[in-house]
Amino acid sequence: MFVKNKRHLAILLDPDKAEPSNFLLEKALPDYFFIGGSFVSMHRQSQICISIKKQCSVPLVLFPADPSHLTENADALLFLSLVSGRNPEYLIGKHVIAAPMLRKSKLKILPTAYMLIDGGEATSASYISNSNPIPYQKSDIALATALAAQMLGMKYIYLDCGSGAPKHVNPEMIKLLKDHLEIPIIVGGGIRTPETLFNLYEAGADVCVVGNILEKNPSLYMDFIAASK
Ligand SMILES: CC(C)=CCC/C(C)=C/CC/C(C)=C/CC/C(C)=C/COP(=O)(O)OP(=O)(O)O
Ligand SMILES: O=P(O)(O)OC[C@@H](O)CO
Ligand SMILES: [Mg+2]
Repeated sequence: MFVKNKRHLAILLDPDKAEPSNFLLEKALPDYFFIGGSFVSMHRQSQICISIKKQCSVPLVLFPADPSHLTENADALLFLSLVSGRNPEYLIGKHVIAAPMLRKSKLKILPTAYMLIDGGEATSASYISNSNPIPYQKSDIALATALAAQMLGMKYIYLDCGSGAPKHVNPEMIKLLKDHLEIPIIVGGGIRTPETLFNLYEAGADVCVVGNILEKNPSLYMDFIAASK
C-alpha cells in the first residue's frame, strides 16, 4: 500500500472530532485518510467512512487503539503491534481478539510495528497503552526495535511522537532507520508546519501523518498538500 521512497501524506481524522468536509471541497486531496484515536467515545468511525466514500476515492485506513474501533466501511487497517512497549495486550492480546473477525472482512491488513517516541510530554497513546515511549535521542534503541520488527516480518514501521506532541520525531532518528531498513517508514505526531513536513520527508519518511494542526487550523490544508509533493 505505502511505497518506499514515494512521499505520501495521510491526514488523521479523530472519529470524535472529525470534520472531513473541511478538506473534501478542496481542489487537491491527500493520499490517505487515517481514521482513529487512542480514546474514542462516540463510535462514529463507520458513519465517517460512509460519508467520505460518497464524496471521494481517497483510501481510508483505520488506525485503531482497540478492536471495538474497527469498521468494515474502510479500505485498510494499520494492524499495529506496539513494539516500543512491553504491554502484552498491545503487542498481541488485542490482535487475538480481532483476528477471527478480520479474517472474514475485506479490509486490507497492514502489519505495522508501532513505535512511540518521546515527544516531550505524555500522550493519549502512551497513557492508554500503559507503555513507555523510546527516549527522543535514543536512535540506537529505535533502530534495534525496528530491525527486530522487520525480522519478525512486519511490513511497515510507524514512528509516532503521539498526537499533539510538542516535539516531532528527530530527523536524525528517521535517517538512521532509513539507512538500515528495507520497509517503508510512517512518521507522525507534532507535525505543525509544512516546512517540518518537508524536512521529515527529506530525512526519509515515506508517509507523514498530520492530525491536530489541521483540526485546529484547516486553512493550512493546501500548504501541507503542497509540501508533500
Ligand atoms: C489490534 C487492534 C485492533 C488494536 C490494537 C492496536 C494497538 C496495538 C494500538 C497501540 C496503542 C494505541 C493506544 C494506539 C492509538 C494510536 C492513535 C490512533 C493515535 C491517534 O491520536 P490520539 O492519541 O487519539 O490523539 P489525541 O489525544 O490528540 O486525540
Ligand atoms: O495530531 P498530530 O500531532 O498531527 O499527530 C498525528 C498522529 O501521528 C498521531 O498518532
Ligand atoms: Mg484522538
